[in-house]
Amino acid sequence: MAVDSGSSSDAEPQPTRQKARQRAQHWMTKGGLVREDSDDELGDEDHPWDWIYAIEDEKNEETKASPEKSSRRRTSRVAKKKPIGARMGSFECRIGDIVLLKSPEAGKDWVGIIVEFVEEEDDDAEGEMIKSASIMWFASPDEFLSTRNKRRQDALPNEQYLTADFNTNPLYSISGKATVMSKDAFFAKYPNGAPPKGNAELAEYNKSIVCRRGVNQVQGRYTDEFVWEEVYREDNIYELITMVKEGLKAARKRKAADADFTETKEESVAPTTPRKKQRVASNATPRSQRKKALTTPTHKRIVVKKPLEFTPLGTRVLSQDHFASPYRQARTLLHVSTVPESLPCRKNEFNEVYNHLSAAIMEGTGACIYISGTPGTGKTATVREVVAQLNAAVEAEEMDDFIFCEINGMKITDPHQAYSMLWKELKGDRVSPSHALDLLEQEFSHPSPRRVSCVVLMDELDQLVTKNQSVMYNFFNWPALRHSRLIVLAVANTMDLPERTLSNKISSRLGLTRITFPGYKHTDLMEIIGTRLANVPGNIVDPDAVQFASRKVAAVSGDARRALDICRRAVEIAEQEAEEAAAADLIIPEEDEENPLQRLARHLPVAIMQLLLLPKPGKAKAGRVTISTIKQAIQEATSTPLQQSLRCLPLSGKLFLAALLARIHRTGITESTFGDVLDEARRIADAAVAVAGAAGAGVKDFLLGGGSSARVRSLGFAAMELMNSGVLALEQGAGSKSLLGGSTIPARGDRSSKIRLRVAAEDVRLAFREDLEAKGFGLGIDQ
Ligand SMILES: Nc1ncnc2c1ncn2[C@@H]1O[C@H](COP(=O)(O)OP(=O)(O)OP(=O)(O)O)[C@@H](O)[C@H]1O
Repeated sequence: MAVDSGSSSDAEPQPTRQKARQRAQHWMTKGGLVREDSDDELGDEDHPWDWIYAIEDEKNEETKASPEKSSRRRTSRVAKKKPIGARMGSFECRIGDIVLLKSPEAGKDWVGIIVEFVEEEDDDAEGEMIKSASIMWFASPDEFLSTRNKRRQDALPNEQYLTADFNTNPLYSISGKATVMSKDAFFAKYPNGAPPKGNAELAEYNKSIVCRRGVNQVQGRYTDEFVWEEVYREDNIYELITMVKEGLKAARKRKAADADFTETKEESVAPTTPRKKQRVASNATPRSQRKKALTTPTHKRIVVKKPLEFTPLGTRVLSQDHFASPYRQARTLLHVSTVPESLPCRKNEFNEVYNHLSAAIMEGTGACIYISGTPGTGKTATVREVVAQLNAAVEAEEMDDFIFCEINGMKITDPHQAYSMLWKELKGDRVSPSHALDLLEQEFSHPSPRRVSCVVLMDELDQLVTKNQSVMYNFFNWPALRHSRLIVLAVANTMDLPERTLSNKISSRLGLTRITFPGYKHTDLMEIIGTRLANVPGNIVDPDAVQFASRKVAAVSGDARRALDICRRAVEIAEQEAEEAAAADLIIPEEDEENPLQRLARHLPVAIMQLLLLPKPGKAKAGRVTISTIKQAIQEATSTPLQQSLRCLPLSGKLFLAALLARIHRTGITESTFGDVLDEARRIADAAVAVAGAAGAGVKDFLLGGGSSARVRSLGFAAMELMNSGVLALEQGAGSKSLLGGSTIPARGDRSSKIRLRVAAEDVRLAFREDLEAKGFGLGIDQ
């Protein structure tokens, strides 16, 4: 075939070989072909890449077919011509060639087949086009990122599997050519597969790979064996692609059939979350959503990374509590830390999040979903359930594998730690936040042959707001990068946090998908509580009481957490009443000492007595949750003298306590230092400004204005007041000097003073939940 080198490229900016090598270092991750001669075949000379076209052939054919029209046709063909190869100096590669591409690890190269040549916009230089090739990848057995233990145990020396994964890479990443052969051909050339002696022979051996199967590495599925020389034709690469795709499809069907056979016709179970019939709006409901075995999938899960800590709803097994007293069961089920069996009233939100996530994972694209809603509207619960269901679909091999990373703004002391956490999940390495940021930048801005999607849940996003918003910006920006496969689920209380903190211009460019969780209506809350209590025996909660609590909460906030708390407290009150009633019933007169039933009753645990006594028909309502029990619970929750006095604190006192609560929540330790609380207070005030805009700025000026010494003094005074009134215990650090009214104020250099609460953290939280000012200080008080 006659060929024609394109020369249009000469004018275009081309990366130099040296620069190309440096840039290639950034790209890819691990694995590949180990080559002791890491030098590439292209030499050190800087030559531009030129396209090779098959124009002469076309010309000849056209002339033969219709000589008179050939000139006009040629013009239009030339305009649309597609390169069939590329040349750099004396090195040439064509469509169908098997090439090596540089990986960051010295001496290791990736192997792929050139499928097409294209020009793509340069990631490193906006607006510039760069000559690139679409590559169909081979995968070596040690590269199976998230399905490592699905890899075959029968791998041969130099064996790689052909994937049906493609992506586009700049030509300057190409470093040479490889040879692929069948098992027999390889062993005929290299007896026993052993490396030969002699440098040149060894270099050739290192560039020779055995390929006898295709693989879908994220699902750990393989095609049947094939003979490379029979299936590979460089001039018909599409046949090979079809063969691999069909082979993988057949493997999938085979696995599904095997699974159905071994499942011994387990009963199919309706989807459990949200409990109602159909979970996904589309007709193509994933199989795992239609049919689910009654086991937690975690025992089957094959994970290299940390296993997910939650199990899909409805697959959880009954705990010990199932056999406890009805009160204890009710208390446990109503506790906010209990993962409910289903999430009523969140069907639409569940579907929306599920569909976005599953589409992004299956298409290998990035996505950024911004989920907002006031506290207690089920945002976190819904997202976790979606991830658990997706995980179940991965188990059932209906979904490509993905990595999951949860970052909670409340649980990290410095927002920049988010970078280290993400890198740790992606690669398993612990690195400093600044190093992690560099690595993530490189990772997401360059193609990697076999990147697995990563879903990041950024909960309590408000807490990650930093001064220059860089953390939030980066996490919102990376999903938009072509190669990132990063799916960010950002969860926050306010709808417009991105606009407020990143400016309208940037946030609209980011193209977030927004999902808003509305507050629950009273009927929703009734359903949520009713569903949780559905299996509790003894009918201990009046439906009227549930309705009353639901109405009360819906009127103020629509917060399921609050409704659950109130009902749980009401159950506690009813339980005390039941115990008192049981004790009264069990006062056994002296003369009846010998009554065997009464003797037995005296030795029974109170819980069993409650069980026996509760459903007594016609008995007074002692021990049942009624409207008046709910009223009592609400009253108690909000109006103890302590809570009333906490609500009367000056703003600086409330900020100080909110900061201390946030520290306690974050660290899990009840004690903190003055310095840490101070830093937390500053962050809370910054976040309040971001969230509340101008109104928040007033708060900030009032509290934190006047320089850092004034700030320390204002919060120092607040701490002292709290200590005097018995709310705080403050243990002076070494550097303190100032004394005022007998109490010590932590001085500027005295950040080490230890501080702890002398009242229950829950009391402070409850008091502040009802307080408009303190509510603005964020999520620490909502937990
Ligand atoms: N639809 C629901 N069904 C059952 N329980 C629910 C539902 N919605 C919320 N809950 C429960 O309410 C509590 C709060 O829910 P969740 O933490 O998901 O709210 P959130 O919107 O993330 O709140 P925050 O913004 O404060 O983090 C949890 O205990 C959760 O299990």
